[in-house]
Amino acid sequence: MITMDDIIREGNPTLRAVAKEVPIPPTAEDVELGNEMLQFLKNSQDPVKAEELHLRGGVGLAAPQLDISKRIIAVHVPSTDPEKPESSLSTVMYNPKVLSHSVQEACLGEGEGCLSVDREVPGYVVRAARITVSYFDAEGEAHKVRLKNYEAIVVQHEIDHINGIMFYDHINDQNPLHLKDGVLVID
Ligand SMILES: CNC(=O)c1cccc(C)c1Nc1nc(N2CCN(c3ccccc3Cl)CC2)nc(N2CSC[C@H]2C(=O)NC)n1
Ligand code: NI
Repeated sequence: MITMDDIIREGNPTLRAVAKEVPIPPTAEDVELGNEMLQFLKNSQDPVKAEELHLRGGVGLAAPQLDISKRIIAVHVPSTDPEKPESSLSTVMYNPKVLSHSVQEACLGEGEGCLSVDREVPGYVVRAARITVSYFDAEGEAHKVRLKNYEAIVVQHEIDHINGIMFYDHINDQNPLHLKDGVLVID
């Protein structure tokens, strides 16, 4: 079971490496890894388990954060819409790729956090508001999905990890809280 002890922190060079594509269909080992990553996110969002296991809450995790330089990400975004099911996006993506993105940009109004960053880094992380992502699932099936708003932000943050990019690389050094016109602020 993955805990915070398995998550590497800033300074570990694996976070700055470009991760390798994985064979498709994924090996049993990579399927197991993906399932453990998804379970970690679910545990991190469960008040009882998070407390018990001392987990920081997360909605996304990338294999490089486990010191495994492979192009595998997991996302488990809870539904914000009471009518919709328990999660709006819950999946493991193998070799994810942003095929296209909107000109429109967006950012989280409260900035971004990362399980590999043990400090608050204030500032807007401006990303594409909508993206089209291709990926393979655990069975090796190809998928192409359009994501927007929070889900799009999370998947871009995790795909950044497999390219050695950290969220604060996007923050405007001169004025972290500067927002160009037209950038959608997501709360
Ligand atoms: C500096 N200000 C901030 O961090 C920040 C501050 C306020 C609000 C937001 C919204 C912020 N930003 C931010 N909050 C999150 N969570 C909110 C809490 N939540 C969670 C926690 C516990 C149980 C269940 C859940 Cl659901 C888990 C997710 N997650 C991300 N990111 C950036 S994209 C990948 C994603 C990630 O999983 N990071 C670990 N950013
Ligand atoms: Ni992160």
